[in-house]
Amino acid sequence: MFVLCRGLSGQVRSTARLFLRTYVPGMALPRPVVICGPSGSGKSTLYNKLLKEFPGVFQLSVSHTTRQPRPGELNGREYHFINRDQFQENIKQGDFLEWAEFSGNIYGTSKKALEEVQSNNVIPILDIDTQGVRNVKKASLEAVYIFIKPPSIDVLEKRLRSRKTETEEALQKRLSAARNELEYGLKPGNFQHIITNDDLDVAYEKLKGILIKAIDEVKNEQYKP
Ligand SMILES: Nc1ncnc2c1ncn2[C@@H]1O[C@H](COP(=O)(O)OP(=O)(O)OP(=O)(O)O)[C@@H](O)[C@H]1O
Repeated sequence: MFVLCRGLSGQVRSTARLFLRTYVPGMALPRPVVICGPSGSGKSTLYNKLLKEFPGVFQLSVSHTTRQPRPGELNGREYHFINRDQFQENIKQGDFLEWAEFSGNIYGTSKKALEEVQSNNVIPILDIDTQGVRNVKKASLEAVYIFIKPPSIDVLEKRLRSRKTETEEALQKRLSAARNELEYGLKPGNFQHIITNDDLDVAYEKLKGILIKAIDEVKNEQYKP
């Protein structure tokens, strides 16, 4: 069946692969990895290490948004930029796994964006907050759900301050949101895995350990002729 896919255009090939991996017994699409945790807990630090160590195995899922692109942002790289009418139409059609409105703009994860990544035999990473997690769970997304926990609120505050990306007001908002995120994240049953990000290398090894089987599966599939 693999021979049949050879020589086809990328689009047809990935559609064929999607078909094969969806319908052939024993073959499954790579499961998305949902990474959640309070702002400053170290989510992006951890998944950037994965992206670097395993090129071609993971891809950060690109969200859709109605906000205007900022200088330097590219459509399809940071976000898929679409207008509000189109977004609302897509929501009606059930195209979004999750969506939310922040400061007058809509943000969301489209099912198609995720499936395209999976059909290329790549594991999508979703960096979403607990509200997003609640929504993707409602949509019955079969994913690996991982919560990243800071060692304490004090350490979280120190890390956010030393990152120097927030105004004092934004920092206070993030810290107060962090308490709610932690309450949901640490509640038994909400996440399959909880990683305390104290020592970065230890936390990363734990993350890798959780995903190593999925990484091997993707790599094995990539090496097939
Ligand atoms: N284990 C660690 N030890 C010390 N510093 C860390 C550790 N993990 C992350 N950091 C630092 O803490 C800061 C916050 O990490 P990061 O930006 O990865 O958090 P985040 O969860 O992705 O935040 P946001 O949701 O706001 O994007 C960064 O400056 C990062 O370098």
